[in-house]
Amino acid sequence: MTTKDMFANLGSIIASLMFAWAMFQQYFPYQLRKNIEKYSGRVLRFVYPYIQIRFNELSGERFFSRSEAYIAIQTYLSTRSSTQAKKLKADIAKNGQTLALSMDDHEEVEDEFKGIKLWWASGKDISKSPSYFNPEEKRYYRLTFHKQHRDLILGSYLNHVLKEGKAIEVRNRQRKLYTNSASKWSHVVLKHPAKFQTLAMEPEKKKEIMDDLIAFSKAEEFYERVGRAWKRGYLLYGPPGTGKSTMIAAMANLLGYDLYDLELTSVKNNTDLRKLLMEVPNKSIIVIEDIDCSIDLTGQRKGKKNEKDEAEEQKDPKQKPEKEEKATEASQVTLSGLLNFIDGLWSACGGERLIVFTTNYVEKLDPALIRSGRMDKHIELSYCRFEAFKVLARNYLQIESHHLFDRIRELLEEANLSPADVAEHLMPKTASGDPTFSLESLIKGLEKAKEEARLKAEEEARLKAEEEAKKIEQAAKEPEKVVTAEE
Ligand SMILES: Nc1ncnc2c1ncn2[C@@H]1O[C@H](COP(=O)(O)OP(=O)(O)OP(=O)(O)O)[C@@H](O)[C@H]1O
Ligand SMILES: [Mg+2]
Repeated sequence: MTTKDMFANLGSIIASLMFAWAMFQQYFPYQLRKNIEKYSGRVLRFVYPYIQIRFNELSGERFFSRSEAYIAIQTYLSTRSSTQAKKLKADIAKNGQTLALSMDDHEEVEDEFKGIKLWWASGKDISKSPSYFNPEEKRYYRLTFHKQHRDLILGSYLNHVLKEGKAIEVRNRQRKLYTNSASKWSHVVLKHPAKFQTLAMEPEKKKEIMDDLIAFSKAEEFYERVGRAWKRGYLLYGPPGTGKSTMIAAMANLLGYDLYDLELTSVKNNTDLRKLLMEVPNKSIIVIEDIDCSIDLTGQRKGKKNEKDEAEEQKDPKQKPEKEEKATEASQVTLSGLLNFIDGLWSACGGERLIVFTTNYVEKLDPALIRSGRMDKHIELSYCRFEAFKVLARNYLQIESHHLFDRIRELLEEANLSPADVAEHLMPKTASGDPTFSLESLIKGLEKAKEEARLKAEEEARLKAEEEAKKIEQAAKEPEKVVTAEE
């Protein structure tokens, strides 16, 4: 039998069935028809071994909003759809930069979970009398699976789909950078290109930090089990230009979190601080840069404005009372307010938040602020050594080796140059982009830094020797003093 004949036969079978159905509807009394439909449905359900679940796109009584579950399923299915479905729909993704693909109506894709096969189908109902409250098209996804897997699918699988869908959404969305003025956050789109791959530091240290961050982002169950708030504190310290701020941007890009850059010097008091911190949602990094300049050891705020006021007070003592009032008013954000928040309130509301402090002077910080539990990980970012230099050379000059590398390795051990300074030397120096010029410029920079360090050490040694000499001189005079006293 040819394919054509087969289709002809199929056509006549369908025509006969339709005719039989029309006769059935016309000649059988309504009640009898209903009973036949009901019992045939039961028989079919008994024989049919699959369960189906339908997820409508529009939720709520009046179909005002898109269902969260539908959106999460759509995102979850997007990768499977793009490889399996024959008809796809494309739209601009939420990040405004890439195309998001989903399966078109009446398509089916297969999924697998713990060795079990299941099927997702997309469909749409067309309303015969559409209105504002009753849209013409109502889309849905239908999940079909064997009834013997009911518990697993209704329990773990659906949870997995919703979680994974939401996680993909977070990964695809645009990162945002929030900053506060007084007690309000405002944001811009975060487009910082920093990545851990391009961060110059020893590879083992970098890997350790990345592993720590990824482990944190996946540790919801662990934190719940041990009864701890799902938060983690990092303290980044080191001289200027060693990559503290760059690392924070790399953290946000790695985890897909938003950044909340908290400027403590513009927060009026602890109440405003609490309000600001309460508004920070999950999957965020709160950043407090230069913590040593924002709060001093007594817990009093020490803003730049206050220092300026102090200088003005000295010039004009009459102004002092008014200025003092202002200063007390402005000094109400305290270390204890901040610590209380990190320890207490946060534990009670939500999770998956990182708090990152940066400082140039770790030794100045209050031990209460950096004790573990608050700052779980202390990361030192330091001067550029050879391993870090190799990353910069790869990024900036696209070279893995060069005959000048040996000289640079020696100098990097002897001179302290920050990665920011090294990067400055590695910027292209000629139109041809010959790396030799950049490397020679770096060698000169390193030699200069080495010479400066030598002169500084000499000067320090001279001052120290002078001080020692003074002490000896004084000690020599002391017995005379004793004799004079006795006299
Ligand atoms: N470790 C690094 N890897 C790659 N680039 C770096 C690194 N450190 C610094 N840079 C470069 O130097 C610039 C300044 O670095 P960054 O602002 O991160 O330093 P910082 O440690 O935050 O300094 P500060 O203490 O002054 O805030 C960055 O834009 C980056 O290009
Ligand atoms: Mg910085």
